Amino acid sequence: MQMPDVTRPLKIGTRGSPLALAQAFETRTRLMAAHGLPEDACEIVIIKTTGDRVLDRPLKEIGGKGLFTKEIEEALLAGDIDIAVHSMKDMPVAQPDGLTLDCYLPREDVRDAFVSPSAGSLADLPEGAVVGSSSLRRRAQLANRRPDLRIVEFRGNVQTRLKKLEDGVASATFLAMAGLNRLGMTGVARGPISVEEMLPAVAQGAIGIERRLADSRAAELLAAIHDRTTGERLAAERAYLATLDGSCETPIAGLAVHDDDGLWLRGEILRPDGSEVIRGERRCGVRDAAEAGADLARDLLGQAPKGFFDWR
Ligand SMILES: NCc1[nH]cc(CCC(=O)O)c1CC(=O)O
Repeated sequence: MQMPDVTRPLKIGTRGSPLALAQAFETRTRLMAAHGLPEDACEIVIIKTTGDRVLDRPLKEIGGKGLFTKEIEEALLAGDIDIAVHSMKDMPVAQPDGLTLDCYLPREDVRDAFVSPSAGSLADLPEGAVVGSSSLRRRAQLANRRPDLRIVEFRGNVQTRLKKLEDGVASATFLAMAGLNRLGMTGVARGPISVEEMLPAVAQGAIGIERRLADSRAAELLAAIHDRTTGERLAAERAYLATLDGSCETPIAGLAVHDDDGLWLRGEILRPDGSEVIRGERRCGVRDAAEAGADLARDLLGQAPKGFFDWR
């Protein structure tokens, strides 16, 4: 195999949050190890996105999909960067013309973590306790399990949210285990919440790497670090999300895992106020992942009563 040309450094675009940077460093380390490249073959470029700039309003209000990705994709298309590292949970289901997303790193823990200075678990929270979350999915799941809780908006990166807990703005919050693990901050969680208790967001814990479709150098470099297993799981989950016309800003949960015969996909859609949940599952071969995902979504859509899709 010929060595890819790195006389021009590969520019890796990322958001500037500590978690985004950790993900970009992990990508760089894996790329360099896979190709035996020197440190300076990669350059990390930080890009500020709308989602990073506007911190005082709920994400839903700022509007639109891809709040954390638009500027990064523009930089890719302009050639200012060569690859972009993303939390797949935040990625819209389709990429703009000229870009592709076909490289995934091995998936981290998919579960949500319960984080609280005072309570040991969700069940431990006293009646009427204030819980912070800005995720529509977590808010709806929480309201469904514990209608007594008061749920408040909780924006900002992991560090900001922990500070809010310290300041007593809320008694507890939820964070992805994946983010805490990648930041080396496992100590802040009281523990992971089982997926049976709280089904995670589609693609939670997965990192994807986007590039220009026509960039053969990037394609060749990335092919060596792609994790096929994660790709199969995300094919099912993202087809499910696409058919629901969902995003990370909708009360939808979904998770595919491998079993002996292929994939097992579970899905759950909720009314935003948590008053109703519709669940379903599919088993399929790995080659039928996308079709099974779409099929499960159509099944759930068919079960939803009128008015369920206010968030659509
Ligand atoms: N929407 C924010 C976001 N996007 C990805 C992660 C965590 C890492 C992951 O799921 O891969 C988080 C923070 C969180 O939910 O705690």
